Amino acid sequence: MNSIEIRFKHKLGNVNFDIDIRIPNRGITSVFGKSGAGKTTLINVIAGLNTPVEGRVTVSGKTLFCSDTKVNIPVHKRKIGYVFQDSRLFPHYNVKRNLLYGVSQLDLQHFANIITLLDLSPLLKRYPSQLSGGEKQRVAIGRALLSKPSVLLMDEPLASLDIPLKKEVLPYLEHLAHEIELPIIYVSHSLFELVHLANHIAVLDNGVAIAAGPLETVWSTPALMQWQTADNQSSLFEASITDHNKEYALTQLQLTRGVLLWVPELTMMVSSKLRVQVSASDVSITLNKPTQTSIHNILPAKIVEILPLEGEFNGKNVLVKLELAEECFLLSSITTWARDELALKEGVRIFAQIKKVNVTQKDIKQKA
Ligand SMILES: Nc1ncnc2c1ncn2[C@@H]1O[C@H](COP(=O)(O)OP(=O)(O)OP(=O)(O)O)[C@@H](O)[C@H]1O
Repeated sequence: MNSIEIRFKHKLGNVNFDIDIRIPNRGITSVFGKSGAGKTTLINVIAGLNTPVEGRVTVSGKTLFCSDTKVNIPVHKRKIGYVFQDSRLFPHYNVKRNLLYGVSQLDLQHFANIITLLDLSPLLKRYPSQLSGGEKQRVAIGRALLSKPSVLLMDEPLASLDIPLKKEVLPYLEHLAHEIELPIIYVSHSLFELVHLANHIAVLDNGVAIAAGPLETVWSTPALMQWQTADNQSSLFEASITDHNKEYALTQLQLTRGVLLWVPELTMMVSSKLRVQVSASDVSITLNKPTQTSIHNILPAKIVEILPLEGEFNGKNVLVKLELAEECFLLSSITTWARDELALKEGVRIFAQIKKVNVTQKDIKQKA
């Protein structure tokens, strides 16, 4: 009941769509995949902009489309917010009129909340030609939210922005995801946006969902590993804060029961949840626990798999999958020389030394 269910079959061009996924009714779910994989088509089916030949779409138990029972709620009655790549604002209306366009009954409190959330107050009297690309997208997001949708669809909302503008809008999206109680389905093909924004992910390939689930789980599957270059493989964890060490300005994180890491001090309360990313090239392997080292994070682990690396690292480096605890894995990238010298193979117990831990998303508890 508390999910968005999308099941449909359809043919567009050369792509035969066969989708059957459930998306959680909260947090940000990224629809991810190559160009032409079917991402826009998937959200258009939810919005009612594409009508599949067969299938069913439900949001929180409400059927929007069902080919069996011949239900097909019109686009404007689906209570869907949609933000496109380009903001699609009316050039002859100022920001306030653009925001209110299509709002039949104005809820002043809701309006004030959205203005604050997206920091739109200074822009209200300006016309779209007087806004930057990032500001236009904030207005477009505000307009979509003002209709009080039950789900917000975003089709690569940062794609048309250059990198400085992307960086300007991203914090608003992160903030939005924390503050609003609304599922967001976010089309993207940027790994950076994924690790900063998404809680869940559905990976599409040629009209089929090849993986779906919490991002930390799907991250280490082939569906997403193939997107990370050989020298850029990493592990993602949902961690919780267990302690602070004020004297040394450090914070302790728990990745899973019994697996603890120290990171530079975070101004978050104990038990807050956050996402951390560890680059495989920041993890080295030793057979014995080092005693005289400046590295704080040294964890016992077992080698479960040794994978060859492709591309320029082919034959020079390998990716070692380490089990830190049950269902808790860490990747390490080491040279084939180190592998041979230490006689590393599956089943060998080692120590993983972690040089750097990046916090990529804070307060994910509220969103997940
Ligand atoms: N109206 C249409 N008529 C014919 N083929 C279409 C139509 N719309 C989409 N397609 C095809 O369906 C496939 C999926 O398109 P879609 O736009 O959903 O992909 P996408 O993953 O969003 O791609 P991109 O990242 O490039 O936006 C593509 O092969 C596309 O050419």
